[in-house]
Amino acid sequence: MFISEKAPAKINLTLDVLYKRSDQYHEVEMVMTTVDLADRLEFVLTEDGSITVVSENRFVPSDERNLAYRAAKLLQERYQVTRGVRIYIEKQIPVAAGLAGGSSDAAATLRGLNRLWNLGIETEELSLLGSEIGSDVSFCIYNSTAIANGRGEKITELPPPPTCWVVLAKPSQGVATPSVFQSLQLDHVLHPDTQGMVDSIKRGDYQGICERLGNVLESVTLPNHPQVQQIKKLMRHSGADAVLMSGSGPTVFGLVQQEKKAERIYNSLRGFCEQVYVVRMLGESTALE
Ligand SMILES: C[C@@](CO)(OP(=O)(O)O)[C@H](O)COP(=O)(O)OP(=O)(O)OC[C@H]1O[C@@H](n2ccc(N)nc2=O)[C@H](O)[C@@H]1O
Ligand SMILES: Nc1ncnc2c1ncn2[C@@H]1O[C@H](COP(=O)(O)OP(=O)(O)O)[C@@H](O)[C@H]1O
Repeated sequence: MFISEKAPAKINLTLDVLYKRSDQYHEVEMVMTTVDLADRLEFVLTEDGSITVVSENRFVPSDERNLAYRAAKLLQERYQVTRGVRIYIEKQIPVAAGLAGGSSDAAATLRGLNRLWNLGIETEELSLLGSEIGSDVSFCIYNSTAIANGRGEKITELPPPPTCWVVLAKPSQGVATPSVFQSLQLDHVLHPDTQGMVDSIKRGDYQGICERLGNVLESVTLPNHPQVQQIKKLMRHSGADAVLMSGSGPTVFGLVQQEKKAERIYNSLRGFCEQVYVVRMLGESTALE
């Protein structure tokens, strides 16, 4: 018996860091949404209790470091499950990109095994469990549009923003999230207008959304990765309505309403950057099916 799940990438429309906490985390406030670039996971039931992960992507670990493995192990232990699973990950989302690929795989595993192992766990509980794996996993359980608080695990869902095209460009170098948070100097950052973003989404105001994109982590990643800055510039010059780095980077996304413009941006970036994608903004989990 097997089932499958889609694990879409997220982008941060706003990412604000409020303060450094006394644990190893930062208090954040982020508006996040989902885009139509997704990994596909297949779950095959095993009766011997073993958990294995298979992926052909050389950047994805196949052992207990894999976030999908950790999700399966967590469920097994917490709910005393005696059955096991073989997990196949067909990777489409670039790794260490600021698009939450690993977190989305973990969330898809929680959703998938909830069905495969007949656990009957409510979505809110799955989201809480996800936060034990990583801060972004809670959002990825919903795959919608939401404001995330705390260290990212407190999710309040929002209506989907007006749909548009999203051009994603990832420079070859990856970025390690912990080191970005570590280097963040909060004294001089420009904080995004989170409330304005939420209001714009609620009004369905595409222009308002474009005007309010903002990410304080750019203040760390941009100076360390000049290519990110160059991609932002190129996207703007090629006609993107708004441009921002996602998460801790280094992926840059550009928003556009016209498909023709999206194609133009894609073509202007292809020679410059190996991984470029044109996808739709999904904004709600039902858009995944
Ligand atoms: C920055 C964001 C924005 O969406 O995305 P990515 O760039 O990773 O996609 C996330 O907050 C990343 O979430 P995630 O990748 O799950 O991070 P975690 O595994 O929980 O944390 C990795 C490390 O980042 C730092 N960290 C993370 C979240 C947070 N609110 N404060 C932090 O200081 C901590 O040092 C932590 O040990
Ligand atoms: N299923 C997975 N897919 C991708 N990366 C994973 C996975 N499991 C663990 N990882 C590890 O997590 C790290 C961060 O990957 P990813 O989630 O893609 O980045 P980000 O947090 O920037 O969005 C990678 O360096 C990778 O080794």
